[in-house]
Amino acid sequence: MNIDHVATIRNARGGAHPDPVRAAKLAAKAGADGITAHLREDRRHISDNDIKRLRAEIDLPLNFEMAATDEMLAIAIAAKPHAACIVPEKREERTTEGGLDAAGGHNHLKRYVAELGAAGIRVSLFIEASKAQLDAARHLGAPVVEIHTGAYCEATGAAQARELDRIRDAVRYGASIGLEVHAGHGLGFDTVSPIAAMPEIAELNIGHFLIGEAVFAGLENSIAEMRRLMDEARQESGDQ
Ligand SMILES: CC(=O)[C@@H](O)[C@H](O)COP(=O)(O)O
Ligand SMILES: NCC(=O)COP(=O)(O)O
Repeated sequence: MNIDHVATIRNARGGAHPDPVRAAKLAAKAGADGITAHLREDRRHISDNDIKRLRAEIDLPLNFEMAATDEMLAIAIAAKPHAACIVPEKREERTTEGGLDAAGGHNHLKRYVAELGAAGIRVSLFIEASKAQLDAARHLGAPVVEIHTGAYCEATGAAQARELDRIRDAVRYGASIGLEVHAGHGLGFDTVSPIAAMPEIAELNIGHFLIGEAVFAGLENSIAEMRRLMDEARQESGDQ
């Protein structure tokens, strides 16, 4: 469960409510296996203090999403989350627009992957569903990749089916070269099942949809329903 957008709502008024750490505690009760938080360089949602509190108050593993900068590397090493996922970041973007260029940015990324790994933090790279990016991630020594599902979630009809095929091929290829494969971005009730059904995927990171749905159904119900859909899809794919 990604809790970023609880902080977006909090920050709209600048106070302390709603508290993303409280959401993380509820997520644990509702069936989430881990918490993801993206400390953006512009601090538009999650704050440095949220990260400190998540480490102090939450038992679930924390996946710390970060840009490849020295500032974020120092914060990650001090906070020692279970995992760090390196993501591309642009100040002017509304949300993460795509995957990292692990292939083109190889030399820049190398040090971050190595230093996070040396600090005992499991490193993942948030990348597009492409063989070249998967090969580059492996070459960089990242044990995990997270495949960007945003384009699949935004597409409809035949274009969405093509995006799904692209993701399926990448997931299989990633697993075949020894990477642990995760996926996320933009997933909702309508899009999660075909992704959750892919047996090679070890983790999904889902946030924005759940926070939005919580307005109507409550956070606990939203997370529980997402978990049910994921488990059902995985079970059905195992039955085939
Ligand atoms: C990397 C990614 O896909 C998402 O974490 C996302 O970080 C949520 O935060 P934003 O909506 O600010 O991009
Ligand atoms: N890395 C993706 C993530 O953590 C959640 O993305 P979203 O569901 O908020 O779009």
